[in-house]
Amino acid sequence: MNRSAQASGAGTASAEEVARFTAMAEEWWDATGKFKPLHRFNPVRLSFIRREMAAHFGRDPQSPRPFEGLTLLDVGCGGGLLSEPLARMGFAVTGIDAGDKNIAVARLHAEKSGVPVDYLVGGPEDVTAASFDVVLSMEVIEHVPDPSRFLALAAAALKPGGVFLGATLNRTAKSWLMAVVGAEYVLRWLPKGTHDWKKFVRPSEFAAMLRAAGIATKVFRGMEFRPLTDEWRETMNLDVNYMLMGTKG
Ligand SMILES: C[S@@+](CC[C@H](N)C(=O)[O-])C[C@H]1O[C@@H](n2cnc3c(N)ncnc32)[C@H](O)[C@@H]1O
Ligand SMILES: [Mg+2]
Repeated sequence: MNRSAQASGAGTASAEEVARFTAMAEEWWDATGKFKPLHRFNPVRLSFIRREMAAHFGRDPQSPRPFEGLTLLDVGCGGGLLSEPLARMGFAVTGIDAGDKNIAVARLHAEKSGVPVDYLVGGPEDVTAASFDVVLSMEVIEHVPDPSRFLALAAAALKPGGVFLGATLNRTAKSWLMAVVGAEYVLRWLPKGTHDWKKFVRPSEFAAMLRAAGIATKVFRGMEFRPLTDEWRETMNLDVNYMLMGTKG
């Protein structure tokens, strides 16, 4: 990490967007608070990551710590909802976030949980090039001013042959209805104004930005809320929430 760059603030972040998250920082680990949707779909994200990473790196997905010996950078880690469980799976995790309060909460929680995660304030522009086996950035690019630049810098942190894992919201009529109107105004899962539909990213756009950064996208999977059973599931439908996995050539 370049420590002087951290002090000047992350050049890839929007101050307004980061302030939105730091204002709710105390609630990161409250499963019924403002980050409830992240908590609710976390098991789906984690099983996707475990499965795809075990397949890619030839590890046993059933083993308790399948990813021992691999380094992972979580870009825009927030309170560490992914960083911590991934460290428990054996990854040596570095979590970075542009919000200092988010990092403070993440650090405190990891200490209390006894999970080793290296947390630092910053963005992908602060990371040493070619230093990670896996770079993960979930639910972040729809909150950055220049996603192409953000992804190019995140991709640069990967070693050759490394894996990029991402997640965001698709830009469809259905995502406007479900993720903006439904989640913010009807169900009130998220504070109003959390998401700007225009900043949602189509899977083809995400893949094109990654391709320009030297990453070939291999897997796309959707995440879908099932109201009848009140749970999130992995699906092939990418209309609203989706995740992807790609490798650096
Ligand atoms: C919706 S939260 C997602 C948190 C976490 N990735 C998760 O899925 O649980 C978005 C986070 O990205 C951070 N962020 C936004 N732009 C960033 C940037 N350019 N560099 C680092 N962090 C950023 C925000 O501060 C916020 O904590
Ligand atoms: Mg979001």
